[in-house]
Amino acid sequence: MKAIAITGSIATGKSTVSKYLIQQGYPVIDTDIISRIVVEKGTVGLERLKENFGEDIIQADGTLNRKALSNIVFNDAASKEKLNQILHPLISKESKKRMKAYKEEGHSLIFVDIPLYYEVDIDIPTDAVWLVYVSPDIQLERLMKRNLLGEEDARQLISNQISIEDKAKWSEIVIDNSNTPEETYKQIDQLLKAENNK
Ligand SMILES: CC(C)(COP(=O)(O)OP(=O)(O)OC[C@H]1O[C@@H](n2cnc3c(N)ncnc32)[C@H](O)[C@@H]1O)[C@@H](O)C(=O)NCCC(=O)NCCS
Ligand SMILES: Nc1ncnc2c1ncn2[C@@H]1O[C@H](COP(=O)(O)OP(=O)(O)OP(=O)(O)O)[C@@H](O)[C@H]1O
Repeated sequence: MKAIAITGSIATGKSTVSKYLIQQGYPVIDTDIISRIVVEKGTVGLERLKENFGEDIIQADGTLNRKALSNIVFNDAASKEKLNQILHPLISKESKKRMKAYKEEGHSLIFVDIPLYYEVDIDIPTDAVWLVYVSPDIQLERLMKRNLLGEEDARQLISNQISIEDKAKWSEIVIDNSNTPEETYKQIDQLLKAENNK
């Protein structure tokens, strides 16, 4: 079984590509969803976060206060390191479990949506990377439109991640999502065809 990582940067179109792959019948594992499941109420993950970052990161209903945690970890390198130490093994374990299940079901090609593939060092074994690219101008425009943000706030979110231009330089396979979705789907069809002929 071959596993391909789908990555990009904020609002470049990873979900758009993933949805199309699912429509075409391919399994797509979403690590962003998994990163939320491993800290749901009652999990070991949430308990470990509480032990390390205090009761203030838990809301009255017992769920994680993401804003409170993000204020701690994105303002202090050691705290961010601690967060990664706690969550990454849990995200890795669940991702590998799902990959194994798809393999056992007989799938020969699966995808793993890993938004921070280039930013974080997490153990999720993939065989190739498809980068979902748009130009920085289009990224800014789509992010402002989707999240109803002003330019400054949108630029701030984009600057938290490695630039899409750098990621494109590092990736062998780049899907250009700057044009219509149909143009993007055509590129994916070609890539799938190439994979299935290997
Ligand atoms: C700290 C958390 C709870 C804050 O949640 P919140 O909903 O406020 O923000 P969100 O998840 O959308 O992240 C905001 C931005 O922060 C950056 N970011 C998030 N996690 C990380 C990280 N571990 N390292 C570096 N940057 C990160 C990204 O640029 C992201 O777009 C959340 O980011 C989290 O659980 N992070 C750790 C999980 C993780 O490492 N995921 C990535 C690997 S699969
Ligand atoms: N080819 C396209 N043409 C026009 N709009 C698009 C196209 N692809 C995506 N969009 C829009 O751009 C926005 C970002 O796309 P999408 O949500 O797929 O990105 P993402 O990389 O998954 O984002 P995030 O990292 O924030 O989850 C969405 O509002 C989406 O509808």
